[in-house]
Amino acid sequence: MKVLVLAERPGAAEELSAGARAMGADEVALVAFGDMEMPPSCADLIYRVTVPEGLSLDNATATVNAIFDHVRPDVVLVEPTRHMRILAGALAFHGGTSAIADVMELDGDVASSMYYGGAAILKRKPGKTAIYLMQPGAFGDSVAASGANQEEPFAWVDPGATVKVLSSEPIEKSGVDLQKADVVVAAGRGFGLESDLDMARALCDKLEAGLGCTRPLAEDMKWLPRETYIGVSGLMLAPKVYVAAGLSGQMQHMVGCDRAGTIFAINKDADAAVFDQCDYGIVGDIQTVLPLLVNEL
Ligand SMILES: Cc1cc2nc3c(=O)[nH]c(=O)nc-3n(C[C@H](O)[C@H](O)[C@H](O)COP(=O)(O)OP(=O)(O)OC[C@H]3O[C@@H](n4cnc5c(N)ncnc54)[C@H](O)[C@@H]3O)c2cc1C
Repeated sequence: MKVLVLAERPGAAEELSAGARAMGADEVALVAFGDMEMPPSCADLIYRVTVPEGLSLDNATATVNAIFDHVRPDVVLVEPTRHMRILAGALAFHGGTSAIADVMELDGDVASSMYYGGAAILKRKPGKTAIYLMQPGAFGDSVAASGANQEEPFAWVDPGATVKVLSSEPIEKSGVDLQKADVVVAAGRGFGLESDLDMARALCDKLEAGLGCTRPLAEDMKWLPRETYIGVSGLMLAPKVYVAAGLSGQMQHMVGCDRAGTIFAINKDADAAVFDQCDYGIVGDIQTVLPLLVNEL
């Protein structure tokens, strides 16, 4: 079986290539954009694509379609970033098939995804060629990525109509990249004041963790950036350690962290749902527990 991997981040490329091996792939080809550095022994073949100056990555549709025609994969695994979603959609059209999004699990070729905000599981089978947009951590880590990383440049194919980048401004990112963090501290509505988040930040400093949150803290209170909330409509993470502090453990949040290695929960309500889903729980007020933890660490 041949698998083609489309990813923007080296970590995701490695995870999807390992997933391809776990699916039984005997050939894994990967598309690398720009000067993206690939982890060693990641895939058999790497097709390097240079996006012309001033063009957006979204314009790589025709190039990715050409790589697809060249490789003729049985399965395409895609990191679900905004750019990759566009490329996957165009590729599905080109290949006369469909792209299956939000895949949490693959059982053979049947893809499971969350439905109705997590109230149901949707199971879908692919069309002619399988194109799956995989959630992070969907493959677990049972198999390692492998391959000689044999690299070949692939010529840019003009997509016709182009999306031009007129200007760009870096977003000021504060703190740790949550997708890459080994440890994540997530704050919920138990943090009554914005200034209470300093307690979570102090814990993050001790644990070298990234600070995330539940949706209300980002969407309603706007205390933390929108891109830091975790859950079905936010980030799906699989860190080694997840500290859920002052959050109730609603399913819409927990699906974003239930692949964490170890989950710790702190909540003053002993009946909070989060205690059914954590490995270790502390029943207590964050106002007391967090400073104590920070002092002890
Ligand atoms: C379609 C849909 C999609 C959604 N997607 C997401 C999503 O992606 N991510 C997400 O997070 N939510 C999402 N939600 C919202 C989700 O359903 C919950 O409402 C939300 O996760 C609850 O956030 P919370 O746990 O911070 O708040 P609450 O549910 O209000 O929980 C606060 C918790 O803090 C505890 N607490 C209070 N004070 C203290 C204290 N001093 N010390 C310790 N504990 C304390 C309380 O006991 C309580 O358990 C979605 C909802 C819908 C309908």
